[in-house]
Amino acid sequence: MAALTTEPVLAEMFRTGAKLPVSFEVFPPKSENARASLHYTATRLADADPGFFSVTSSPDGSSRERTLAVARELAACTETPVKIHFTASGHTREQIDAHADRMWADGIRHVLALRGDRPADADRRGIPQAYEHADGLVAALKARHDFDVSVAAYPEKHPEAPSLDADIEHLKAKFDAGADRAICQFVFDAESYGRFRERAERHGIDKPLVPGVIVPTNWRRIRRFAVKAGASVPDWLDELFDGVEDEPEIAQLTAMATVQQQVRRLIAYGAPAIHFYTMNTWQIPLAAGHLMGRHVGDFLGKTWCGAA
Ligand SMILES: NC(=O)C1=CN([C@@H]2O[C@H](COP(=O)(O)OP(=O)(O)OC[C@H]3O[C@@H](n4cnc5c(N)ncnc54)[C@H](O)[C@@H]3O)[C@@H](O)[C@H]2O)C=CC1
Ligand SMILES: Nc1nc(=O)c2c([nH]1)NC[C@@H]1CN(c3ccc(C(=O)N[C@@H](CCC(=O)O)C(=O)O)cc3)CN21
Repeated sequence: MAALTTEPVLAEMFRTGAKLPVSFEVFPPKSENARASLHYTATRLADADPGFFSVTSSPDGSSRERTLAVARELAACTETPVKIHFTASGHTREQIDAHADRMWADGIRHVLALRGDRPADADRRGIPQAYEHADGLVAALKARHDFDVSVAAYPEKHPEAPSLDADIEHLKAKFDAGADRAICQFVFDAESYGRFRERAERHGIDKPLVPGVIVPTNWRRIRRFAVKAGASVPDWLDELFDGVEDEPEIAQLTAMATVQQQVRRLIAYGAPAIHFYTMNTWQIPLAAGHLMGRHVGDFLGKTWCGAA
């Protein structure tokens, strides 16, 4: 008979997880309602005492102002440091320097430096690309101000890279340019993160490689995104979510169970921290933070910035 572990895993994770930093990624909301709800989300998530919030940008750089506005709001709401996702795409070198000055003046100290993606008609539309790859952007930001710079890493290889080893060498170039840590593309199989960490170490990378955990609030949507982003989707996840679309509560509890298992396995594979792609929700990422020994519960009695 196949046996499940008899270990009290939750108790152990509550103890070991408490030593690891967590961070939460959000995207700029598309409506006023979504904006108010993000303020509430951030106030709740701040309860887990995250190292930072990060605010995404569109791959072509066109959401820069919205990203910055959201970052300012979250910083004002929560007193948690905010990390800006910033792309080389959509900017000239002069614009990058000027924008770096502005971020620095605004008190932003954390940047995720990305190449971004050029739209197919970028040349025709005259969309600039300050640096061909993210390493150039890292060097430019570091030369301008003493930012804490993160970069993206791909445990299952970036879709454009010829091989995983070539991709890891490109990651190394980003560290050589001054990056402080990498935040990994989400994976659904923690083992691929573990293997990636070992392989990166063999390439001489000694900086933190923080795994990303995506909250599958809407499995079909997340699945579509994963396929596009080059993350493999195990059959067992399709099986777990099969048929729960019409059962929202069961879908959420199932999502929680998958996140919980993923966090536990990533910690077992040596994760130095956990970065949650929250999809602008708070229940599952906050519960996951709680299960990492965060003793969440300070929210009651707190005013949130949207509740003026
Ligand atoms: N918005 C977000 O939160 C996130 C977005 N992304 C997206 O992923 C895309 C890629 O961005 P990055 O990973 O920053 O790009 P990158 O420049 O680090 O890598 C992109 C591709 O170019 C290759 N490459 C990198 N440096 C190279 C070099 N010096 N010489 C030759 N080849 C090199 C890599 O192997 C990879 O295939 C962007 O579209 C970004 O928007 C990825 C993670 C998070
Ligand atoms: N290549 C890549 N680009 C990214 O922007 C990105 C990553 N990877 N990895 C980590 C996070 C995860 N991000 C995500 C994840 C899912 C959706 C998503 O569900 N998109 C929907 C549309 C959402 C909407 O516009 O409301 C989709 O169907 O693609 C978006 C950004 C942003 N980040």
